[in-house]
Amino acid sequence: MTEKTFGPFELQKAYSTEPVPDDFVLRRRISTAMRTLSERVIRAEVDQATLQHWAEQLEAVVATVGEPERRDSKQANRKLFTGAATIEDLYHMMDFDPVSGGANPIAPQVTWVQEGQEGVEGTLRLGQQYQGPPGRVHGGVIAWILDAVLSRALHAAFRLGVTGTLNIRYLAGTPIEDTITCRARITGQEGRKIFIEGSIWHGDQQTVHAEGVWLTPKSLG
Ligand SMILES: CCCCCCCCCCCCCCCC(=O)SCCNC(=O)CCNC(=O)[C@H](O)C(C)(C)COP(=O)(O)OP(=O)(O)OC[C@H]1O[C@@H](n2cnc3c(N)ncnc32)[C@H](O)[C@@H]1OP(=O)(O)O
Repeated sequence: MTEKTFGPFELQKAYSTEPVPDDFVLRRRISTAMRTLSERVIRAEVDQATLQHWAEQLEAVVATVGEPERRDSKQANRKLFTGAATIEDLYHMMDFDPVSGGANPIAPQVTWVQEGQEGVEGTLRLGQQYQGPPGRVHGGVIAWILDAVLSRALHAAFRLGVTGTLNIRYLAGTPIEDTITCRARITGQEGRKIFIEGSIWHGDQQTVHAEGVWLTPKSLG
């Protein structure tokens, strides 16, 4: 049987509906364990002997992993644009995303509840490791997440571009350790410039407003 292949417009649908490849099931398990660990060790009140034990165990895992070769991610990208990407290629493109990729241990994991031409909405919960002021999310982390959320609105509308400018207005503190909602939508376009706005909400309270300009590459615009 020939393997199914995908082009750019099938990317997001296939990524959310096709079965997760076996190696990514394992990569996701590793990432989940690493994320859980980083949240649990932050400010853990334990004695010196316990810290010493954890340090040694973790250093042993790092030594076991060593420095493995990496797959070139440009290859999957090229295959996507010729309609020849396999589901494994799609996972290599999407699942290491630093904000919502299941196989990336630093990704806070946004759960997308809506993705379409009219905009995107996702929920997430940020732990102690993302704290800035006590009890609140670090402002740089907010910028990081919103860059990804506004980019997702671009991709959900089947457009491509890189962030040119991202302006953020912090309206109120965004709490850690509670569910927050992120939204974004395209508001306009002038030639290669695409205007996108986004927000973060805690319940009914908007805590952040963002707006930015994304630039479609000259080769595609
Ligand atoms: C189909 C679905 C597929 C999905 C597929 C998914 C794949 C999964 C990948 C996930 C990916 C995630 C991605 C996350 C989002 C990043 O993190 S992107 C990374 C961060 N951004 C960058 O690295 C961008 C770095 N900057 C650049 O490369 C270049 O400066 C730019 C932004 C491309 C602009 O360069 P340029 O195209 O040469 O621009 P230029 O011709 O000088 O100007 C064109 C116009 O844009 C304006 N402009 C230029 N620069 C800027 C700027 N920075 N700000 C505002 N306006 C600007 C100019 O004033 C000009 O305006 P007009 O005079 O026409 O009115």
